[in-house]
Amino acid sequence: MNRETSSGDAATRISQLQCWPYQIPVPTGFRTAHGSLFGRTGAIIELQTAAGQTGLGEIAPLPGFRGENLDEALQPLPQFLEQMKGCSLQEALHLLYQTPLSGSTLFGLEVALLDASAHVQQRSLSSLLGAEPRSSVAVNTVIGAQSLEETVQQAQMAVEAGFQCLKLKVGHEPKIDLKRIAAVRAAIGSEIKLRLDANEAWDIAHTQSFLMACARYDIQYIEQPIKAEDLAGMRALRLSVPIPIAADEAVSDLASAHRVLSMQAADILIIKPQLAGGIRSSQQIIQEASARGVQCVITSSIESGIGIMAALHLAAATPQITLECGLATLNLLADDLIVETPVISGGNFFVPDAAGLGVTLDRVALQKYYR
Ligand SMILES: O=C(O)CCC(=O)c1ccccc1C(=O)O
Ligand SMILES: [Mg+2]
Repeated sequence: MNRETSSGDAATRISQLQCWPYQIPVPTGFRTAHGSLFGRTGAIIELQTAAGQTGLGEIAPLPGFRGENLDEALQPLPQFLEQMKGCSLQEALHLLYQTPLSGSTLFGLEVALLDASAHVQQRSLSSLLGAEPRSSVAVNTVIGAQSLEETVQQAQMAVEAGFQCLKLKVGHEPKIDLKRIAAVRAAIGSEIKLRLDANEAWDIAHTQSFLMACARYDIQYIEQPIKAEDLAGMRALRLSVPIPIAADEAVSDLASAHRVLSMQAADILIIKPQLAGGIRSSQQIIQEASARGVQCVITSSIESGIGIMAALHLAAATPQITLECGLATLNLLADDLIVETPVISGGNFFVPDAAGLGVTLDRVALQKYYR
C-alpha cells in the first residue's frame, strides 16, 4: 500500500479519527414485544483528512433486538483506527471491507468514510451511491405498543401531520391488538396504509388466526410475527394467510438475507443498515432480493440524525426502494446530535443536497450526551 504523502492526496489522506460515545434519553419509551427502550446509546465516528475534509458516522447496535452490544462494537476500534491513519479514504474502505467486524461497527466506519469521500467530491452521499437519487423518500410513522386510546390518538396526529403510512407495534394480547387495529382503521379511513410489527412475539397458530381476523382491515404487511430462526414457519405462514409477511429480525447480514430468500420465507425484507452490516451490505441484500422479486424497506435503528441520514441517502439512491421506509424515528429521541433539523413533510423525508450526509455535528449536544 502506497502511503506516500504527496500534496495531491492530502484531501483523502486520513489524519484523525475519533469516537464519541453518547447516551440520549427516549422520553416516552419505545415499546415493542422485545421490551421498552428508554435510552439510546451509541458512538459517533468523526474522521478528518489531511486537507481538513470531515466525515461522520454512527455506531449504534441494539442488543435487545439482535447482535452485538456497544462495548463489543467499539472493542476493535482503537486498533482499526490506528490502521486507517495515513490511508486514503479508498484504501481505508478497502481495508474495512476485508476486516471481519460486527454490523454496526462496519456501518459507522463505512458511513464516515463515504461521507468524507462525498465531501471531497463535493456531492451528496445519495449521488455517490446512485445514478439518479430522489430528492425525498416516502416514510411511515411508527406507533409503539400502547393502549387503545393512545394508539388511536397517535394515529390521528400522524395522519394530520401528513403521513400516508402508519406502522403499529403489536405482539402482546392478540385480542387487544385486534381492537387497536380496528379502532385505528376506523379513525384513519381506508386510504392510509397500515402495517404491523410483532417483533417475533407469536407462534404460527396465533399468527394465523390473528392475521385471518385482520384481513378486513387492509394490512399492507406484518413484520416478523414469529421467531427469526423459524424460516420454515415464515414460509408456511406466507402460504396460508392473505397478508404479506416481512422478515426483519431474520435479516442481520447478507448471509441471513440469503437464507430468507432461498427459503422463500418472506414477501418483503426489512433492512436496517445499522444492523445489517452497513451500506454496501444493504445494497447487496437489495440486489439479491430484487432479483427474486422481493421488495425491501429501509428502516432506522432509532439512531441519531447521523445514522438516519445515512439510511435516508441510501434509500434515495436506490430505485428498487419504493415502499415507505421506516426512517421517521428522530422524534423518539429527546435530542439530536446534528445542527440541522431534518425535514419530514407530507409523509416525505427530504434528502439534504449539501455535500456528503449534509449534516454537521452539534458539539454542544455531543458534550451534553457524552458518556
Ligand atoms: O420501521 C420503523 O418505522 C421504525 C423502526 C423500527 O420500528 C425499529 C427500530 C428499532 C428496532 C426495531 C425496529 C423494528 O422494526 O422492529
Ligand atoms: Mg420490525
